Amino acid sequence: MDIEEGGLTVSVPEARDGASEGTGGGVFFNPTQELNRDVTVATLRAYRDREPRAASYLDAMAASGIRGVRAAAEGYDVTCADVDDEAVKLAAANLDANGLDGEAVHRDVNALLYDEGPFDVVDLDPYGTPIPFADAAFANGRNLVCVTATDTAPLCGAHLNSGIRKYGAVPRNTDYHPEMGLRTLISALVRTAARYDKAATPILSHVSRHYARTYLELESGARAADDCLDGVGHVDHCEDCLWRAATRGHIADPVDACPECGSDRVLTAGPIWLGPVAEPDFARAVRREVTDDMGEAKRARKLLGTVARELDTPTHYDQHRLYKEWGEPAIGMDEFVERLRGAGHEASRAHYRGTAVKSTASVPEMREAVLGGDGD
Ligand SMILES: C[S@@+](CC[C@H](N)C(=O)[O-])C[C@H]1O[C@@H](n2cnc3c(N)ncnc32)[C@H](O)[C@@H]1O
Ligand SMILES: [Zn+2]
Repeated sequence: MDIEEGGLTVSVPEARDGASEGTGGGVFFNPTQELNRDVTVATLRAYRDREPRAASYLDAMAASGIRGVRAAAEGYDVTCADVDDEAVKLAAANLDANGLDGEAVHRDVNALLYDEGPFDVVDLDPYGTPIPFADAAFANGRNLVCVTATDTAPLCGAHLNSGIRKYGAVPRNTDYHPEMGLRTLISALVRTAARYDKAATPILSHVSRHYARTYLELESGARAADDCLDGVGHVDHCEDCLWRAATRGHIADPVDACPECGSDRVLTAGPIWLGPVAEPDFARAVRREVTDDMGEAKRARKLLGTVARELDTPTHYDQHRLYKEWGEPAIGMDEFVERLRGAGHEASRAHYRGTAVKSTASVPEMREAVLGGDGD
């Protein structure tokens, strides 16, 4: 069937939702990823102002080629790759039907990257984890590596052993699991890039229930890679009082007891990424590139606005979980953030979920700020 996306008409297989991805026959297409693709196009537009030499774009797992088609319509020199012959034919037909240049190739993308690279922009959009493609992407990417990961359970620590195996990190299942997943992913990607003496700095990232997405800008050089690795570290987290502390560095000192409440139920996650997950100015530039011909324009603008305004402390709090801890009914999120700010703390909403809040205040400081005398 034909669908319209971003002002283009693309032929795709019958729509299936994300739940069945990879299990059925035929070429993959997920209509619920339109927001992800709209943000990708806006990012490619904004990135051109930042790096005008970025010209080639590899849609590394093309399926219908919808990403490659949309990138080609932006003027990028596109290669669509897939190991599925039907997918390659469909991607080629979709480029052709839209009168766009670009090629579709039947290749394993790891081989393609080493044989035909470098590519200025490499976009990894696999089933599940991107890790089997990360080495080739960072070794043979020049400017920007865009990564989607849909294996959210391993990433956030819900499937701990799988997370440890895939990401060479110990993610922990906490009340900020979408952010744990994103920071586990970025940590693994940054450490992979460092193997090739490249810094991979996240300039935009976002997470939804089904996937994490991050855009990493590359800079070659051992010193740059070392500096980037400084953004990796550990988070200690108390399961009882929600105290947490982020510490940079490769080795975590064991925490026997929570310094706040004395509990021994302290989890340590890491190495995870503790640096910024986005550059606010770049997120704003991407937001400006969202256009009304995008099906998810409204959600994309809202998401990018929240990402741009988000305080970049390493973990967010879930406001409902805090109130449960305090035994009080929750108030509105905007009011909550305002009360924190009114008490002199930095605070913002966070894009991870509607009840996500970031603050420089500790849990007791937040309680004091929002409940005041009532909470004592
Ligand atoms: C999740 S789909 C891609 C969806 C597509 N990018 C979109 O936006 O609709 C993953 C695709 O990766 C392809 N694939 C899997 N392993 C690959 C490999 N090693 N090299 C290239 N493509 C691969 C699969 O055939 C499948 O079409
Ligand atoms: Zn505690």
